[in-house]
Amino acid sequence: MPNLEIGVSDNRSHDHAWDCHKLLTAECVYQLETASYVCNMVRAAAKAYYRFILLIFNCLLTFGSYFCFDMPSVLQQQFQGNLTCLNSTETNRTTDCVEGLGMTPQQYNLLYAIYAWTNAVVVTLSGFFIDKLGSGVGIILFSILIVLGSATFALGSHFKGTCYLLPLMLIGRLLFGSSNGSLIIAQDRIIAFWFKGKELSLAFGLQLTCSRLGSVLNFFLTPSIERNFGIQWTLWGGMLLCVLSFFSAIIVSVLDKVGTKQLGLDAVLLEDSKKVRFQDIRYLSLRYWLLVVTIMFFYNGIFPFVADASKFIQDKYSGYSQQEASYVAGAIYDASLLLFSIAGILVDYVGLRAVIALISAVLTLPVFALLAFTFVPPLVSTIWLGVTYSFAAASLWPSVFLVVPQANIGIALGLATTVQMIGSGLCNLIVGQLLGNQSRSLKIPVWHWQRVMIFLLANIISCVIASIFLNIVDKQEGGVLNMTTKRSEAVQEETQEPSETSPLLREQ
Ligand SMILES: N[C@@H](Cc1c[nH]cn1)C(=O)NCC(=O)O
Repeated sequence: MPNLEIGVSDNRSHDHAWDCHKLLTAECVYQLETASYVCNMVRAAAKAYYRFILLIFNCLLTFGSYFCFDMPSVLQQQFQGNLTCLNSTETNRTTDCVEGLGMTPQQYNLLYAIYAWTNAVVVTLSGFFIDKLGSGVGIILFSILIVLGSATFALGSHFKGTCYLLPLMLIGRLLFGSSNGSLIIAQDRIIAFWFKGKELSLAFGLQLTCSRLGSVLNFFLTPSIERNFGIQWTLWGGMLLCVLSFFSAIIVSVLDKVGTKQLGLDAVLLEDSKKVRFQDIRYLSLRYWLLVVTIMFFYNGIFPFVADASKFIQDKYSGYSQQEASYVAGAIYDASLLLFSIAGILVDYVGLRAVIALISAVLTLPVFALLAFTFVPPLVSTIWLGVTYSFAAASLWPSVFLVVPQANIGIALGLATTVQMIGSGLCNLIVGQLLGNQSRSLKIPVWHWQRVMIFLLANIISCVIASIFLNIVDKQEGGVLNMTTKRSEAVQEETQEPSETSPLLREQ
């Protein structure tokens, strides 16, 4: 700091004192400016626009990975196409031949299986890791791994006709699968932190919309990109979208870190993260487990159906080309694109999450009944399913945030996703068994499909039963799931007691 003695007679001293005065003034102005800047920023982090800017980049996090996830499905013909379409004299191209990577159907299916199973195994562990190290570290790390995974996958396509093709593509898919599931958890955890007690379901709905937009755009754009640039450049294009998501990850992580600091919550979060232990999952409440079971049974009806819907439509209903059938099947996600946010706003406004989950499950029953026993045009069923799916997703996932403390949300979401993936994976296997083992390229008898629809219906009936129990237990434990988002936050704040051990031991 400058010397403040001004009462000196000689000029040099006076000049010196004047200099000091100027310096002091500058210092004061600087400090005042800094203080007001910090004050403004503190206000910024607490304001709605800050969390909505953060939400925009958080939504972009998984846009690229959702786009890439289903690229093999859109390019199935090319993945399984012939290595070359030149005929035996090597001069003419045969007309109905598709040139591609020469994979067998089993090898192709392995690309999806490896995603689902690594996801199921890894997400609980990475959820714990995210709780310990924070969402910011998680999103940076997992988005780097997604870029690496999608790059390895694209690189593999350059080795067609060699023994490196399949191992490289499988390693790429394994890296991609394990990190995408983990990224989704870190992304959800950020939503929970910034939007709990505010626009929780709306934020979750917007995030799902952006992710689903990635998958829908993949279905629309990838075929023509492949026609113009070939399979290899198309896969590299997918990787580029993942790089964009990586840049979003950096922005989200900075905004999250700066924001929590400004709100003065960084120390609290750090303290809580130190108390998190893996074995704490034994303290997860009955309400949480009922939610997990409800989620699993609901998605057992959605994911396995979406995977087979286009083939089912072609086999059961007459007059549908492959393209038309996949558009009708895609209506589930198209409807949800429009409805996720509306459902989110409604859920935030009225609460009633457990009730809405129950109603969504009940209203899903007729969908599978129509598909199993009638010939009503399948578009009616797929749009209907899209509606019930949107409301179920917007009410079920944000409910997890209300029954688990922020410090344990990573592991809680990880466990829920593991159970969800195991459920969907087993259902895929059972559906395969019910369809019989004749080649999927042949028409499968309608009564086989009927068995599948009855099986999916049984899952939704189980979901209805689980959600009835969820409503009963929630009512006994204070009814937080059926409160509006604002009210639920107020009640949680009133009832939470500090705990020296696990944050899960605080009353939820
Ligand atoms: N758990 C996610 C999906 C996912 C994919 N990989 C890991 N998790 C989920 O179900 N999100 C909601 C949805 O409706 O897609």
